[in-house]
Amino acid sequence: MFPETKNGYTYEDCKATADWLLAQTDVRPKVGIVCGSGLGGLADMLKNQVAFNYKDIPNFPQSTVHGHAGRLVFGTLKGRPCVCMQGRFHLYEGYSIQKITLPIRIFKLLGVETVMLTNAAGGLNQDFKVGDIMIIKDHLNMPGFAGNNPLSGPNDERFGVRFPCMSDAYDRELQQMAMDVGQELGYGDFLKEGVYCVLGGPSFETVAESRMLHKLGADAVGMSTAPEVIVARHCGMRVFALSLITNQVVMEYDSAEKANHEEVLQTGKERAEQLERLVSTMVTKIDQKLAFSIVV
Ligand SMILES: O=P(O)(O)O[C@@H]1C[C@H](O)[C@@H](CO)O1
Ligand code: HPA
Repeated sequence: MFPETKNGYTYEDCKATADWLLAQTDVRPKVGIVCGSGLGGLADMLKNQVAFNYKDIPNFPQSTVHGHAGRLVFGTLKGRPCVCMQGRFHLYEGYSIQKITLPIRIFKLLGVETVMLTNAAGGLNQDFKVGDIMIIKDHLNMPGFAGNNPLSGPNDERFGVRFPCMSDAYDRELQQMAMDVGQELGYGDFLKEGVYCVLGGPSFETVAESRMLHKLGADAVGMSTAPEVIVARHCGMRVFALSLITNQVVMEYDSAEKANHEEVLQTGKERAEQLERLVSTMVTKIDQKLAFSIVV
């Protein structure tokens, strides 16, 4: 009924999934949120929820990673209509890069204008501490260097152009808004900004790899987000993204530290409330801005 094409899904497939969802909820989301590992509590903040298990949504992959619940939640966040992925997909789960980014195109066809992404990441910047929240200002898309880009394959102009610009991928106004909201909320000590580097995972980095990434200009390393950002920008949505620094990446051979997913989830739990407050406050401000720009 919803066949996967060689290079992912067609526009019609995405539209069929979006229409299927829209037929079952009155919520018309303007903001789409993607929750990172252990950060799914954001979705629980939505009121008047209409939630779908991924397994029930036509075309959707299944979440296979602990800390990713596998639910698409529609609802209102402080009165603003939103849709939230409680769990995302990763390359290392064995899905194609087109498949892990499919929900972003569905966001677009649901009417979403702004995408907010969160992730858990390891800190490479020596000034970062576990628990810091890093506003992402740019990315290094390592799978893309090797030809694994979500836009590979035939381009459908209904989504966007063949060669989209990425030098402005992360919306600068939203980055400034996050800084301002963070200051208002008293997060000055742990709110940082930096460059996120995506690797394929699931193995964590060796010492040599971590040192190389740091030298290349990465402040944090993870296994997601950049492909979603590319797809969101390709189809014209604004993007804001942040990393929760859940662990310090091991950069010394004599370190006793060992990266592990349990620490990632534990740090998520400890910072969840502050992260949720930052994102939800931003949603109200984004919504005011949209309303304002329609009035003037
Ligand atoms: O979905 P995100 O990018 O938050 O998940 C990170 C990367 C791996 O999936 C996992 C490693 O602990 O957390
Ligand atoms: N490396 C890669 N991905 C991650 C890490 C890390 O140290 N922490 C959380 N996700």
